[in-house]
Formats: sequence, structure tokens, C-alpha cells
Amino acid sequence: MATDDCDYDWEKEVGEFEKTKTGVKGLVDSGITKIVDEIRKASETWGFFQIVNHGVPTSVMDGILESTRRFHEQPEEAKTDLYSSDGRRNVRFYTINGHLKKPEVASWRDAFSCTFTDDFLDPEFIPPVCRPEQDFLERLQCMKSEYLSCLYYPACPEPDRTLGTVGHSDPTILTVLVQDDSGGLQIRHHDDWLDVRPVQGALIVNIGDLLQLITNDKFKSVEHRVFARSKGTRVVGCMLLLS
Ligand SMILES: O=C(O)CCC(=O)C(=O)O
Ligand SMILES: [Fe+2]
Repeated sequence: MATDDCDYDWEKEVGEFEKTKTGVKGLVDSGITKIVDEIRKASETWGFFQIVNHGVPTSVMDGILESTRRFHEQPEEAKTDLYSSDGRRNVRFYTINGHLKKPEVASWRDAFSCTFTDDFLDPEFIPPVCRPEQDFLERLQCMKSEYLSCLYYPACPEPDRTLGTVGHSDPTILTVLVQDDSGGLQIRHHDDWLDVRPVQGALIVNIGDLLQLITNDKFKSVEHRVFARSKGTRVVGCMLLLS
């Protein structure tokens, strides 16, 4: 993607390649081309993959899950001002996104979401209970994700009658997820629903509808869902890349 207006730094990439002094054979020997190939195959076949050794510190991933839990487990009165199903609000807390039509099923989960406009969101708008330290989101490049969604799945009294997240595909380029170790996420593969088992320290990446569109259906945006559970809670942080 060597266009003038994207973040790709051509000079830097070439400089770094030259510094290795190992040539293109060095690239192959480093194993990077094999990893790229595995990501390509996963994107074509499954639409989902998990990444380990990605360089995001465990403390940062734990921090995302802990602040998600802290936000949702606050006393009700601390959250009600933020409650809104209106997607135009940059910072909001909601269960129903937009307008729920009568035959549709609502997901048994709550969400706290932040939208970043031009890579920026004034930290003052983020509730203190989960406000990150200065420039934390910037360093994580979360601002580039455009939309950050912190999900909380409480125990459900009738888990057989609903889902934590109803089946859907994401309207994104890519979605990156940090999930806790409680499980429940499933993806559709042909006619089967398969579990995405939690892997310690892994980030889950899934292809969204926009990437399927711009790759002419080469990469698959697959349907996925989350089970509701009768006991315990589940927390997840999602970074949605939309452009
Ligand atoms: O909770 C999860 O693991 C997935 C949530 C999800 O698919 C979404 O919010 O789009
Ligand atoms: Fe999703």
C-alpha cells in the first residue's frame, strides 16, 4: 500500500531491510514469509486467526480487560448518564445498538464504546474509572482503530433462550479482540459452529466485510456469535478498524 497519504513509511522499511544486510534470502530464512503465508491462508479459509508473540505487553492486555470490568461493575448511577443507543455519540454505554425491531433478538451483553474522530478523543470524555493514562491509547495505536468497544457479558438466567452476541459478521476492515479466558466465542465454518478457544496472551483478529469486499471475496468475513452463560461473567475488548 505505497500511497502518499497512508502511514506506511517506505524509506524506513527500505532502510531497515538494508540494515539487516542479509538480502531477500535473509527474509525467507527469518520465517517472516511463512508467517505472512499462514495469515493469508487463515484469512482465506477461516476469516479468524490468533496471534501470539505480537509485542503487546500482557500488562496492557490485562489493563484493557480490567478497565472494562471496572466500568461495567460500577454502581448503576455512575453509568446511566452515558446510556444511549444513538451511534452518533462518541462515548456511550448501551445494550441495544440503534433500533431493535420486533422480530430481532437482543444480545445478552452490555457495551461501552469510544469513537475516535481523526485519531483523537479527548480523555476528559472517558469516565475516570477506566480513563487511560495520558497518551496510552495513542501509544497502543488504539486511536487508529476508530472504534473501541468494551464488552461485558453478565450471567444469563435463561442461557438456552438467547445468545451473548447474536450471529453476525463485522462491518469492518479488521477487528482485533482481547478476550478473557472464559470462552464462548464461536465462528461459522461451512455448516458448523466452531469454538475459538482462549489462548493465553493471544490477540484474536477477524476479517470484516470491508476487507472481504476489497479483496474480491478472497479473504472471508465469517459469521460469529458468543454463547450466553448461566454463571460467571465474560469481558472482551474489541478494536474495530474501519478504514
Ligand atoms: O465477544 C466477543 O468475543 C465477540 C464480540 C463481537 O463479535 C463483536 O462485538 O462484534
Ligand atoms: Fe463481531
